[in-house]
Amino acid sequence: MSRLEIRHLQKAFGALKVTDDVSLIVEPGELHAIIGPNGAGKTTFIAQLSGQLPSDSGDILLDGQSLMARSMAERVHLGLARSFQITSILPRFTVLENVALAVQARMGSSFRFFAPVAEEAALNETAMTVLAEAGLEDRAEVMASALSHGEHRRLELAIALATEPQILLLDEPLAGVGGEDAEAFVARLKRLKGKITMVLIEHDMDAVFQLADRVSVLVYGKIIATGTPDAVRRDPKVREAYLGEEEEAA
Ligand SMILES: Nc1ncnc2c1ncn2[C@@H]1O[C@H](COP(=O)(O)OP(=O)(O)OP(=O)(O)O)[C@@H](O)[C@H]1O
Repeated sequence: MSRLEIRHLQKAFGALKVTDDVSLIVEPGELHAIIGPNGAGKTTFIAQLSGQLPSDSGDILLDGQSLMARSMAERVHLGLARSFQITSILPRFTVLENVALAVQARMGSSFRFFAPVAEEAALNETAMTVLAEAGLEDRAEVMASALSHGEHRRLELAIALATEPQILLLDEPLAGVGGEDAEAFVARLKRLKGKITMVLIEHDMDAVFQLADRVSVLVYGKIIATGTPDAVRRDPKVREAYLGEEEEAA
C-alpha cells in the first residue's frame, strides 16, 4: 500500500488561485476524504493528482517518488488510479468484457506465454474476481448499456480496481446514485478499506463520515482543517466555513 504526500501544491486559472499551497499526507491504507463547498477546488486538486491537469508548482510524491514530471498514463502504471470521470465504459461490451479489457491493459504482454484460449480464461478469471469486489459478479454477462446508474458506477470502480491501484482517487462516486445503490456502494468501499489507499471527494456527508479515517476541508483552495471525522465536525473553523451552513440547510 502506498503513501501519498502533497507538498505546497499550487494551481491558478488566471488570477484565481484554485489550489493554494496545499500540503497533505495520505498514509498507506488510509481513506482520506476531501470535503468543501462548491467551487472550493476539489475536482481541480484530484485532476492535479492524477496528472490530468498540470500543476504550477509544488510536489506530489508517491512513496517518496515525485510524480510531477509523469504523465497520466505513467501515474496509472505506478499505481495511481482515478475513477469516475475519465473511465471509458464500452456500452456494447458486456460487464465482464469491459473489466477483462482493463485487466489486459494492465497485464500488457505478461499473458502472452499462454495459448490464446488460456489467456482468455486467465483474463476472465481475474476480471471475475474484480467484479466480485465491486459487487457485480451477477451482472457479468449483461451489456454495459443495460446497467442502472448505480451499477454503472460500480463498473467504473471495477475498471479502476482492474489496474490494481496502490492509490485510488474517487471523485464523487455517489453523485446521482440514490438509496440502496448508494448504500451498496458505501458497503463496497468499506470492504476495500485498509487494502488500498483511497482519496475520496464526496458531497454526501453521511457517506464521508462513515467511511473516512481522516477528513481534510478545502475552502477557496486552502486546507483549513485535517483530522478524524469527529474532530473535523467539531472544529469551529469548519462549522463556520462549511458544515454549519450545510447542516442548517438540511
Ligand atoms: N479550466 C478552468 N478554467 C478556469 N477556472 C476554472 C477551471 N476549472 C475550474 N475553475 C474554477 O476553479 C474553481 C474550483 O473549481 P473545482 O471544480 O475544482 O471546485 P470543486 O470544489 O470541485 O467544486 P464542486 O464541488 O462544485 O464540484 C471554481 O471557481 C471554478 O470555476
